Amino acid sequence: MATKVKVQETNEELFRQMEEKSLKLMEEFKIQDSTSESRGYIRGAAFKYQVVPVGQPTPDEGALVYTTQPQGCEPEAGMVECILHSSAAKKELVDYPGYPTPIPRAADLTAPCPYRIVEIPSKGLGMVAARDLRFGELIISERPLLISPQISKIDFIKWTNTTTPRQKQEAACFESEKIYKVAFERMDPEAKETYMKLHNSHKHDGSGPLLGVSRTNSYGVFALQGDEYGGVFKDASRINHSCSPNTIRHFDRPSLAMLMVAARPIKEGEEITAHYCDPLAPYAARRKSLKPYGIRCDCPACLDPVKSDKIRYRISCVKDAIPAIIKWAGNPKLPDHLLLGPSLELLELMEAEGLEASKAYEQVLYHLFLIYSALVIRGKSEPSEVRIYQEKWIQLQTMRRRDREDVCAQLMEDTIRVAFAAQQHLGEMKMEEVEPRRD
Ligand SMILES: C[S@@+](CC[C@H](N)C(=O)[O-])C[C@H]1O[C@@H](n2cnc3c(N)ncnc32)[C@H](O)[C@@H]1O
Repeated sequence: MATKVKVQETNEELFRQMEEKSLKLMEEFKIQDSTSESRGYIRGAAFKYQVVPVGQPTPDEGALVYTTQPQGCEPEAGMVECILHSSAAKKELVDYPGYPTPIPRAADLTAPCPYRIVEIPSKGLGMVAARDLRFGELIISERPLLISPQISKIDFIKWTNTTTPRQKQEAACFESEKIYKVAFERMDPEAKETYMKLHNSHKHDGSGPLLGVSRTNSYGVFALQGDEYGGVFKDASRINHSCSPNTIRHFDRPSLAMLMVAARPIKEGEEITAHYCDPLAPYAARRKSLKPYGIRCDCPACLDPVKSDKIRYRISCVKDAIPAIIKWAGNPKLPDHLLLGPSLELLELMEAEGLEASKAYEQVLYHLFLIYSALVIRGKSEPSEVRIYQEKWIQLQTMRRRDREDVCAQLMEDTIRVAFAAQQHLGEMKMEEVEPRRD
């Protein structure tokens, strides 16, 4: 199958320069291609280069598209080089509701930058808090330097009968590097320099330097046409991993920016961390996922896996308890503390384990809000208790940028269901007061 590389650009001059650069690159690739058979595979075809004038539909579906985004919106905040699997993927990207918008910023624009990038012992560079940070405070909002597919589709490679798995891996890395090189050539000199300065933990597995940096520094950003994409960032990619991360991240599609907020209060000088793997997975699984990064994590959970695996397993089992809460709220025979005790204990456990960034934490907060709502109706709690959990849960929804109307609708629906059940309970209690049982 022929590999076609299409380019879409609005700036004609940039377009011309790019074409020139890329043609040079193609020449270089052709030279390298002559060695592909000795690498255990045959390229289906040489790169075919295609320039697609602005505004015209891209003729070939399924071919790679290189595009610089977001066009015409806050270029000073950084332009993103994108490698996309198809023109349909590009259409999905730019047709996103509201796209493109300026990057969301902290409310106080005069506040000093909340972070510093510094050397962290045995971790290379890392990010630390430049001042005390509040729960929910926006730490960074940044556009990536590059967005690329998480998995390359190298289906133009024809394997020979004798190709070994290792040769296949090498060939895939070699071809991917070429794909990255075209995007890299489109970056401005400053972005190129920044990209090449990022850490590369894939120097010895056959990855070329561009692919290596992408594999080391990419955060998942979105899916287009069912394919996952990752982004490499100047500052956000300096954040080191922790199995008890203190940030929550959200990729904001309209502005094409990664937003990271504090999942709990962070003290000045404390390291700002993110998760590279599922923090609720058992120690052995986390260790395996972190191996390609060259990380041997020494966080408290990894230092005492017997204890933390048990706790994390319990937290990973947290499920939607709303039906149980409604049942409890409507049953006068069930004690007040039946669901409250275990939920408070779980929340405490999550905070002690540093898992405030997990979805389970958000879920337990919501359960507590509903339980306290029912207890207020039962006359066993105060509205101020309800507000503590409600406000924190709403803040988490805002941090994850959930649609405000959806959040309100969910809140209303569940509160009404629980309140209705609790009122029924109250009615039954009152009836019992008026007509005491005879037994
Ligand atoms: C995305 S980069 C993070 C920034 C990197 N420390 C740097 O100097 O640019 C990922 C790399 O950082 C290092 N790293 C990240 N988290 C770590 C941790 N918890 N312990 C040790 N090294 C870590 C590993 O070398 C990993 O390959």
